[in-house]
Amino acid sequence: MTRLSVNINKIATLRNSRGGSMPSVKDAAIRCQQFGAQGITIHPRPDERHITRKDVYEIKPLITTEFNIEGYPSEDFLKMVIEVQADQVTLVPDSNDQLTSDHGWDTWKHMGFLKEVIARLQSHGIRTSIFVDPEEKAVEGAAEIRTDRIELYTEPYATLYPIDKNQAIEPFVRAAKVAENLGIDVNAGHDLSLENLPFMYHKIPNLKEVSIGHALIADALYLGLETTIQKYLDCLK
Ligand SMILES: CC(=O)[C@@H](O)[C@H](O)COP(=O)(O)O
Ligand SMILES: NCC(=O)COP(=O)(O)O
Repeated sequence: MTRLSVNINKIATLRNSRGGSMPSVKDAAIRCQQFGAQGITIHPRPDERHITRKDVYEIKPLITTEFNIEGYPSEDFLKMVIEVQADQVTLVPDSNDQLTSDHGWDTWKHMGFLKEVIARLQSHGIRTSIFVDPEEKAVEGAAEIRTDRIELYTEPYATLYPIDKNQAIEPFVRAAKVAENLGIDVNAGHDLSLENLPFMYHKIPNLKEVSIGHALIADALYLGLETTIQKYLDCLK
């Protein structure tokens, strides 16, 4: 079974654009789960461009599924995710000046740092995931780090999909197979959509979870959040 974790960053983007409390991020977390989401994902960035620290603490008690918190493992970030007891933490190598996440970790270059962070999170009972590009070496490094999962960065797949879906999926199928052989579970995310999700789901049988936000919230503007979540869940059957 592949779980759908809805990323609600963009609800916070809309809320922050007017400086008020509408649309409510808390309501979004509640309703997404009511509508069938099997997890809530957030990415509290240091500049609080969307999800704020306050959001993190306010969302936690509303989680009835799974809470996946993504971010760069600064000391502040680690203290926060341990304090709220996230179900899963996905480590992302983003710097503060990035528009969005656009690459995975060089797991060999950052081996010592990531080993320490992963062990610390696991000692608090948190499932760990490392954001990686679909490259065999990166996955092998993640296994050496002893993370529970990897998250495959899927923007390159989404970009190439409309041009050549078989070429687009190939590195991801290979990376997922390497992970399976090394005993690591596989998540995926970034720019997944109603268009490209079904093919990825059918080509990667060991896909544990997809975290989807940008395209899903955009679709919901026209289809409504409940219908949209149902449509994304239908892609995972
Ligand atoms: C890690 C990942 O690919 C996404 O969750 C990304 O973090 C989205 O961040 P923005 O919503 O700030 O674009
Ligand atoms: N980890 C990917 C995620 O949470 C959402 O990415 P996107 O769907 O907003 O591109």
